[in-house]
Amino acid sequence: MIRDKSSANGSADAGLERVAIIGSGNWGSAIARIAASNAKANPRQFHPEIIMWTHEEDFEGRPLTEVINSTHENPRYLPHVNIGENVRAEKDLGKAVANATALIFVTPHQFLEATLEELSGKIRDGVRAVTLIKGVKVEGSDMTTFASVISSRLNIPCSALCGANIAQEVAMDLFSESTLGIPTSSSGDLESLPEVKLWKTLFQTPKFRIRVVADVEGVCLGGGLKNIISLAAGFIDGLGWGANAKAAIMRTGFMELHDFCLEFFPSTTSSTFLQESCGFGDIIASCIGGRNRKVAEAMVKTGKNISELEDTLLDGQKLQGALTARDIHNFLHARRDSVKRPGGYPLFEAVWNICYNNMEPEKLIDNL
Ligand SMILES: NC(=O)C1=CN([C@@H]2O[C@H](COP(=O)(O)OP(=O)(O)OC[C@H]3O[C@@H](n4cnc5c(N)ncnc54)[C@H](O)[C@@H]3O)[C@@H](O)[C@H]2O)C=CC1
Ligand SMILES: O=C(CO)COP(=O)(O)O
Repeated sequence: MIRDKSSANGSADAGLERVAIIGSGNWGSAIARIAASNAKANPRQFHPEIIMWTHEEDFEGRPLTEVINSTHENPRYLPHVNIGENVRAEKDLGKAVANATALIFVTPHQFLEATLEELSGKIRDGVRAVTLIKGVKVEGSDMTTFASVISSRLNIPCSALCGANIAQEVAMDLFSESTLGIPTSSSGDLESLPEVKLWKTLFQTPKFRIRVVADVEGVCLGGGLKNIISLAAGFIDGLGWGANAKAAIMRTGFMELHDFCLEFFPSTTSSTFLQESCGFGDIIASCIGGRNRKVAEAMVKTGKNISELEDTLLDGQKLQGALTARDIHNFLHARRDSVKRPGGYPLFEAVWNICYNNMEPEKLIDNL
């Protein structure tokens, strides 16, 4: 970590939270819009400028950062939405975080590791983080949530915000709920915790409502694993098997997600998945309107593979579900002699088989 050299004591900015968003994709840009509006509305708590680290690329002959900073839109990943004049796109990660006291992680999960590597030694003391990333990290028979990865790599506390939050809808101010998971052992009033006050002030709006739980691992896992179920729902749509079949997949998928988390992450609580937006809510939203669903449907209808469709259908946005299905398969394989759930996790395994092993989508239901 480095010491704060910038906020000279006595300056008007001293003591204000300074926010940096690590990621500028579809969700990153939508959440930047909310954070920018809330920071501006709370000048005694937040510095008005929100810095959004942007992986630089060309957009119609100009650097994307320059386009975002001159138009206040991100036409590449969230077109036609004004994200706020107080959002500044910054291509240099070190500069983006140099003064930050609050870090929001929202890159596609495949880029997190390299980003953390680059961040090492560049953040201030006392910084707090929240992750909005959906996925998990698997190494052999070990699995880690991204809140834990960020927390241990940077040695800072990390919360998680996940829910039924399709970015385009949130960006249009359509009503949504989300779940904030806080790393605390407190069983008291969560709302009074400084972490909760920080993140709720930054993210909550009348149309984007946040409930808080003390189960940060559960929030990460609900958001991460539901992408496998969305792929399964997309296969059902591609096959044209109708609403009953899709409901069966959502129910079965929910049970696998729930049992998997309780089996391998005993700190998670059933109520996080049953009652909160990051659990059953996100499964429903993603199985109806998510990108994983869309790509899986096209996979069945066109016979093309996931990466081809990611390129053609998502225009640079990234799919998380197939990589997560592979991670979960590898984890279950490594733990094959000790899985306790009777019958294992057949829906998760079938999705992996369809994505990576040429299994016919019709076989999705064979082992359920
Ligand atoms: N889009 C959505 O509706 C929601 C997404 N999420 C989660 O948020 C996370 C981020 O998703 P989105 O913002 O939608 O991203 P996205 O799917 O729009 O991906 C594009 C982003 O990836 C970046 N990127 C491309 N190559 C890169 C590289 N080599 N290094 C670093 N960054 C690179 C691009 O600059 C861009 O910011 C994911 O884990 C996703 O599951 C969560 C809730 C809703
Ligand atoms: O996580 C999401 C909504 O909560 C978005 O899911 P997709 O990545 O499948 O679009």
